[in-house]
Amino acid sequence: MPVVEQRIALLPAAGSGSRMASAIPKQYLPLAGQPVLRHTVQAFMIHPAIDRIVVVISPEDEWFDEYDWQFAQSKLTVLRCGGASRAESVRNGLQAIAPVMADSSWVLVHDAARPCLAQADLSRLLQTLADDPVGGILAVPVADTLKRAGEGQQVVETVPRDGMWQAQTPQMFRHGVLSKALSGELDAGVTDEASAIERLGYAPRLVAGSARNLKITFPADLALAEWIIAHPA
Ligand SMILES: Nc1ccn([C@@H]2O[C@H](COP(=O)(O)OP(=O)(O)OP(=O)(O)O)[C@@H](O)[C@H]2O)c(=O)n1
Ligand SMILES: C[C@](O)(CO)[C@H](O)COP(=O)(O)O
Repeated sequence: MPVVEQRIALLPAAGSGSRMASAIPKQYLPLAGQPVLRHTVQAFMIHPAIDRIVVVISPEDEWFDEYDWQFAQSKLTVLRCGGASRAESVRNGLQAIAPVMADSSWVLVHDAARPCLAQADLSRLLQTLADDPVGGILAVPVADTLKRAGEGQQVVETVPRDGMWQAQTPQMFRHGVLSKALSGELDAGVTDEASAIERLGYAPRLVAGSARNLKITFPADLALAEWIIAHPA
C-alpha cells in the first residue's frame, strides 16, 4: 500500500473507566441512545478533512463487536492493541499504522471518552495548525481559581491561573515526531501527547476549544454529555 500524507484520527478506546465505576467501560455506555464511542467516531466520520479513523481497543474488549459500525466502514479501522496506559495505547496504534503513514501525516489523537467534539472546534484545530511546524491541541483557559492540596487536603498554595489552560483532545501532531516523542519512557508524567512532544523541546500550540468538549470521566459527566448532545451549539 502506498505511503501517503493523510489526516488520521486515532481514538484511544482501551480504557477500563475505573472512575466511572460502571459494569462496562464508559466508552460503551449509552449516550442519547448510542454508545459513547459511536458519537466520537461520528464526529470524525462526518468531517471532510479526516481521511481515516483508527480506534484502538483492548485485546480483551468484548463490547465493540456488539455494535453496528457500518456507518463508518469507509474510514474506520479497529486495532486490538490497547496497552496498560493511554499513552501505551496511542503508541501501539501509531506503530501499527506506521507502515502506511508518511512521517508528515497529521495524527489527531482524540479520547474516545470525549463524544461531544463540535465540528467547529475540529475545523478550527485543523485550520489553525495546517502549516504549523509542530502541531498543537484543543484547550480551554482555566476559569476557576486553582488550589494545590497538601497531604491533609488542606490548601498549600493558590496556583496563579494567568496563562493556565486545560488540555483537551484532539491533540494534533505529525506522525513521525509523535512516534518519536512516544518512543521514550511513558512514565506517569505523559498524560497527553503534548507532554511527550514538549519533552523533545517543542512548544505545541494551544487552540481555543469549548467546555462542551468534556471528557466523560465520572458518572455525573454522562448527564452533562446528554444535555450537550441534546443542545447542539
Ligand atoms: N490503557 C488505556 C487507558 C485509557 N485509554 C483511553 O484514553 C481515554 C482517556 O482516558 P481516561 O478518561 O483516563 O479513561 P480510562 O482510563 O478508561 O478511565 P479511568 O482512568 O477512570 O480508569 C479514554 O478514551 C480511554 O478509553 C486507552 O485507550 N487505554
Ligand atoms: C489527554 C487528556 O484528555 C488531556 O486533558 C487527559 O490527559 C487524559 O487524562 P486521563 O486520566 O487519561 O483521562
